[in-house]
Amino acid sequence: MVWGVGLLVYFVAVFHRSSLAVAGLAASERFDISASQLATFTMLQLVVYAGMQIPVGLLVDRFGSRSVLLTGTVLLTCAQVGFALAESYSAALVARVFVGMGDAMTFICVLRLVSSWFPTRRIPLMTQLTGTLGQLGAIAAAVPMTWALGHLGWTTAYLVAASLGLALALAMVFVLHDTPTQRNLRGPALSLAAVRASLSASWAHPGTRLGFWMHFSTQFSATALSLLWGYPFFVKGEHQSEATAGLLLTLMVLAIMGAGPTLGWLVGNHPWHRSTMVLTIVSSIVVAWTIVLAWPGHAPTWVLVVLVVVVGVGGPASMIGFDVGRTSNPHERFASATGIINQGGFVASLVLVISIGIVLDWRTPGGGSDYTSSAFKWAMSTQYLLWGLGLIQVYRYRVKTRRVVDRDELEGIARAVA
Ligand SMILES: N[C@@H](Cc1c[nH]cn1)C(=O)NCC(=O)O
Repeated sequence: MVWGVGLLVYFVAVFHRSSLAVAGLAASERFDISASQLATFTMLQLVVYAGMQIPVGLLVDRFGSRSVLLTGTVLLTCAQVGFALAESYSAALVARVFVGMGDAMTFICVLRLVSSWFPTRRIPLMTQLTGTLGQLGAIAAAVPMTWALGHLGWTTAYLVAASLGLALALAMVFVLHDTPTQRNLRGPALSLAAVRASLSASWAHPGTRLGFWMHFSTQFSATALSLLWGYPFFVKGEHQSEATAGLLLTLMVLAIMGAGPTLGWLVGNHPWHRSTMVLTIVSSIVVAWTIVLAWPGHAPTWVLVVLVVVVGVGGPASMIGFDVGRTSNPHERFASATGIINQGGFVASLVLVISIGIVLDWRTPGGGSDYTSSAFKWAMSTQYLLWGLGLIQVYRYRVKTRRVVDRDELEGIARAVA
């Protein structure tokens, strides 16, 4: 039940985070804003989310998952109420900042609950299931929100969405316990010296850095496609119909669903080979994108299907980074290490979202948003810089981590399962 409530809270956070993806047109009309002002909502949310990861990790290690998760949900709910009632662009931006803050307080707490409530051998699978099932919130945001915006109007649609938070807050108060024996688990007081010591100890372990670069390299392609650029890329860059573009993005979420449990099982049984899994998946993503970008003219639909499936696997692959962080840090530093690692993918996604926008503007004759296929090929190619950096760093820190990790101890858990 504890996991169920935690998962539901994460599901709703993903729902709120993605709820703007289908409301672009309505938002442009309501606030009378341009496409780049609209994109600012997504970027601001990502900046706040990434910037909050380390403070939130420290807060979770200090005050426990239950308190931080409850605070995050209240914040997220109030922020969505603010977004529902906002009538100016600046008020909506402020509301989106708080959506990013509330969202940032969710995932780390739920992972910490998983690591406190499940036996060690089940943690990789439960972590993957949490990430995977939580992503369903994005699908829930797409269909019902489109309907609600069309039938109920902006304010009511967002107020109804916000009301989910009230039910969740009640469930949290009554059901959540930080550990099987404690309702609230408190860590040592947060002095500046303690914070510095905890963060440097986490960062000093090559496993935390390996986790950071794994998260960095694997998920940015899927995040940039699903949060902002996927739809315009498929429609304007690859000349697919709007319906096909929607189907391709849904297929990407289905690929996430399929790959999550399989990767969870693989990680649990072959922990020594976690970095090999990441290197293989990132290389496959690079190959899939290269085929699409090198295809003369527009790639056929089946090639795009392969692309979204392969790119989708990057989402669950990023969760391997958290597993490496978990096995490289003591339990009391778990959340701050997770916060460090979780920054990787979101910083990379933010850089990519901005770079794509800049390159599209640069390569589009006469400005405007009538982006050409060639402009998209240039823009999407900026990913090679991120993959290059990520792959080099994963390889470097895999070598360093393997030097300090005891393979027998790490694999002992997997053998116990078998
Ligand atoms: N990589 C994601 C989670 C995920 C799992 N499967 C696909 N994506 C991640 O880092 N999540 C953090 C969050 O707050 O969502």
